[in-house]
Amino acid sequence: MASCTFVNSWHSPQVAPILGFKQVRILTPLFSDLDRKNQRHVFLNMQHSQCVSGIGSGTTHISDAKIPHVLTVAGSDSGAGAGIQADLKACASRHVFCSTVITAVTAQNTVGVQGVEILPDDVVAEQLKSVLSDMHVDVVKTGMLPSLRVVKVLCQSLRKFPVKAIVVDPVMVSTSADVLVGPSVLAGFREELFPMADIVTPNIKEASVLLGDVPLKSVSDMRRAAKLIHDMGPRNVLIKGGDLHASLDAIDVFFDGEEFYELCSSRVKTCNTHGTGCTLASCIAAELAKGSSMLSAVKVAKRFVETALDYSKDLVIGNGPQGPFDPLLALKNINRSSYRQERLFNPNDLLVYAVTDSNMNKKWGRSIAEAVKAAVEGGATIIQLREKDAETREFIESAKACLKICHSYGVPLLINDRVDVALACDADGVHVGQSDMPARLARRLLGPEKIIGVSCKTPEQAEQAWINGADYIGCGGVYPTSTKANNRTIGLDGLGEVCKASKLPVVAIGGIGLSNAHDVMELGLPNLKGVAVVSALFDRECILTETRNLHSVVSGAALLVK
Ligand SMILES: Cc1ncc(COP(=O)(O)OP(=O)(O)O)c(N)n1
Ligand SMILES: Cc1ncsc1CCOP(=O)(O)O
Ligand SMILES: [Mg+2]
Repeated sequence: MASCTFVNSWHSPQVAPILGFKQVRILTPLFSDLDRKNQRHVFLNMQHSQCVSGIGSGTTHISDAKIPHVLTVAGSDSGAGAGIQADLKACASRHVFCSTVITAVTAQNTVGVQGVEILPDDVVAEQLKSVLSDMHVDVVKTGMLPSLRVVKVLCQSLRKFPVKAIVVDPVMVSTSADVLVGPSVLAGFREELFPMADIVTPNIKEASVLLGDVPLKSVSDMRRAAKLIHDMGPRNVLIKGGDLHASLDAIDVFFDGEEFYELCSSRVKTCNTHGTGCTLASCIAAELAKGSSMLSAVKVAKRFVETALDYSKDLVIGNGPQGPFDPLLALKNINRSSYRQERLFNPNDLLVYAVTDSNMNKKWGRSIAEAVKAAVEGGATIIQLREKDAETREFIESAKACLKICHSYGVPLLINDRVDVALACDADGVHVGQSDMPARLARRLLGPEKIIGVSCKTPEQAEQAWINGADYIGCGGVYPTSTKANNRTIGLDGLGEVCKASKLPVVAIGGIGLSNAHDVMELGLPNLKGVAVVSALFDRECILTETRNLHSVVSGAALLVK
């Protein structure tokens, strides 16, 4: 590689190695050295116009929005599936600013790794200093750290410029099985970096190497490995089980030092998996930068990778066996409140599930918002707007008003059937039936954090709902109902079969009210989390009182069966 000189510090450290230059010299002073009164740090964030300022001739303006910031310290992947390129895409998709420190330049494509050029330690150190001394970095995420010296340089920088969290993806082997780091780096990981890390995210192969090549063949092996790696010092460990072919599902094991969590998702059938590890770690870093707890960050990241895999499962890029996937395709879903931390679905929210009905509201002379307010004040734990006859425009406006009410009580609001309306008003999710939009498609449109419920009458439908990425199942009609015409009643037995087979939480629906909610809940069926009710709340004079009474019956029964 040749050397080069840049006259401007803005992008040079990142761009030069990609262009093939080994040495970078910068002629203008670094931004941090400039007079900060007039020169403030401005960057172009393509997603968020409220934060956009110009890089103009001298004077610039900036909005006061504080933008979550991840710094990735990793290698460049010319094929752009993994490494720095994956990290940039993942952070952009998660609406987080990402700065970069490049440790190595790899020549790779969908066939494998053809070359690796490790950057000199001082070049890595200089990039670290440039970013950390000037920018407010929330979280540092590490990928390929190609030498012990680089690990040491990184740890020194992190001691000098502490950040909110450190996410370590201990990259050792590429997807194509090419070894990317030498064994001396392992000592650096164990002795210096892991004790500083908030989370370490090895895949099965990496976990095995970290533990001296012990074979990991089952989920219980993964649990043991997580504990042993935790003993090396990181506060949390996530072992990714994507390569565990003994299991039909993709099971990751998360250990926070006290509890184990098995995070399970269905396997997406695709060869386009190159870069999933980098993306997952970057996404965890991005969520932490926004302020999420570690477990929430890990769950959102896993769901995000699963959704991105699904988006890009049919992409054809290159001729080799390992195609890249592309999380930027998730940007199709643009209607996001940019920096709002989404509230993660909590199955206990299904306890008292109030479903509105436009005819009942008309009959009692109430607006949707009035009905929703009364239900929420009475203790409804989740609301679904089931407005079969509403005009679209009016529906969106009512839904926005209801969202405000629900969110002021911390209650999620879902939209029945209408994924378009859910997107338009940025609702918390949707409920779809067997003849509505398929849950998988709804998931693609809504993204990883939104709540998706699916109506199921059979164990087979319940299995499919899980495979399609749903969060919960609505099961019924448990009792006959006149609210939904021609609806087959499945009885308590049918509910029992679905609950027993389901991998998802279940809410019972159909003909349920004050008189029989206890009978449903006292069965203590596995996965049954609550009751969904229309007429027993909304076809009554006082919604608030009915909801309050129902809440008391259901929570009492739920406590009894615990
Ligand atoms: C919680 C819950 N469960 C089931 C349904 C029924 O949905 P679907 O089968 O799509 O029928 P409609 O409600 O659209 O008539 C539900 N809405 N909510
Ligand atoms: C929407 C729906 N899906 C199955 S039964 C049902 C209607 C439930 O209404 P109600 O609570 O009034 O019986
Ligand atoms: Mg429906």
